[in-house]
Amino acid sequence: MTMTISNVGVVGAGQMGCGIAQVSAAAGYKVIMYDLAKERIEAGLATINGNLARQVASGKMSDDARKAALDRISGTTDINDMASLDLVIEAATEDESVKRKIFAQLCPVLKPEALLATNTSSLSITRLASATDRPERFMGIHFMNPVPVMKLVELVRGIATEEETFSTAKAFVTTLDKTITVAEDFPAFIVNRILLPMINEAIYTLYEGVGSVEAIDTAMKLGANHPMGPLQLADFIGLDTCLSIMQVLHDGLADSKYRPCPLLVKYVEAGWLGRKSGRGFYDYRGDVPVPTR
Ligand SMILES: CC(=O)CC(=O)SCCNC(=O)CCNC(=O)[C@H](O)C(C)(C)COP(=O)(O)OP(=O)(O)OC[C@H]1O[C@@H](n2cnc3c(N)ncnc32)[C@H](O)[C@@H]1OP(=O)(O)O
Ligand SMILES: NC(=O)C1=CN([C@@H]2O[C@H](COP(=O)(O)OP(=O)(O)OC[C@H]3O[C@@H](n4cnc5c(N)ncnc54)[C@H](OP(=O)(O)O)[C@@H]3O)[C@@H](O)[C@H]2O)C=CC1
Repeated sequence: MTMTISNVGVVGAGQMGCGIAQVSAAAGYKVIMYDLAKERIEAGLATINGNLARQVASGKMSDDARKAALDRISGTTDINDMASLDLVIEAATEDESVKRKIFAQLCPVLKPEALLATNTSSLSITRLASATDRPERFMGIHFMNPVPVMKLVELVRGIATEEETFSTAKAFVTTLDKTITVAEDFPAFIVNRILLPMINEAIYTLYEGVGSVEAIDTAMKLGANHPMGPLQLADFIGLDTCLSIMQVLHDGLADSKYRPCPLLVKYVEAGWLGRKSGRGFYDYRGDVPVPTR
């Protein structure tokens, strides 16, 4: 059995929340996007508008479809506006305490039958589920960045996730024209278990002076045919998110091979979080990105 989903809530209007809101609205769902600050919502809606306009410009979407998708998305800073939603996907900062706080505020507002999902990159679904009032109706729906472009979504069950929750999530993701892989509830699941140690190793390669930012990215783009170099990709994901994922791998698997590179820690401590803060392994404040090392 699957539940009917007609409207979707997204918590967090950052890069992932906006992407999830965009593809859901484009697929015909009504979407409410919630964040703490009005400016975040406004910036998020502007990003979505820009991305949809690019799809119109490249002939992938009609202008009428763009307008209709935009009309289906609204933003709010009032969590009570999530009361009537069928599915809410949490896509706030990768920090367990932030997510727990959100669930504590959100669960009393949601209707009892609503499904709750998290877009976490790495955290235990079972542990997050235990911070909700509905572990049976909770699971991981892990989109990839940039959401409108990347085909994959990882689905992750917690120990208590019911079959109806899983089949409803699977049906929902299928309507977004995405391909599903199922991962078990281990730290960082499949994609990030493999991808983040590679990125962390690239940062060690920089830290140890084996190559410059440019040399490392060029090596992996041209030598291994990656669409982005690992340091460019780290900046794209967000260095705070990369560090959180490495910490979850290190703590959860208790193996020193997952030790976050001290240089990654230093960049995050400096507030150099990559593209979203204007500076990371590259400086994005000028016309073209310039390596910072
Ligand atoms: C951390 C986690 O938990 C999990 C993760 O997500 S890990 C990260 C996974 N993602 C990746 O590895 C991405 C690696 N990079 C790539 O695949 C490519 O560089 C890319 C798809 C991002 C861009 O590809 P490209 O060929 O260099 O760029 P470009 O030709 O400008 O864009 C291709 C299309 O993507 C769209 N696009 C690019 N960046 C976008 C963005 N940030 N948001 C929305 N759309 C975007 C463009 O609009 C363009 O679409 P149109 O053809 O309709 O115009
Ligand atoms: N970046 C990536 O490549 C991917 C990330 N993810 C996961 O998606 C989630 C979001 O990541 P991403 O979009 O990159 O992060 P961003 O930093 O871009 O966005 C996070 C958003 O959540 C907001 N937020 C923080 N606390 C709250 C709260 N209590 N209530 C509502 N909103 C809040 C932040 O606001 P403010 O900035 O004001 O704190 C920000 O707008 C994380 O769990 C991440 O691991 C999954 C796949 C890929």
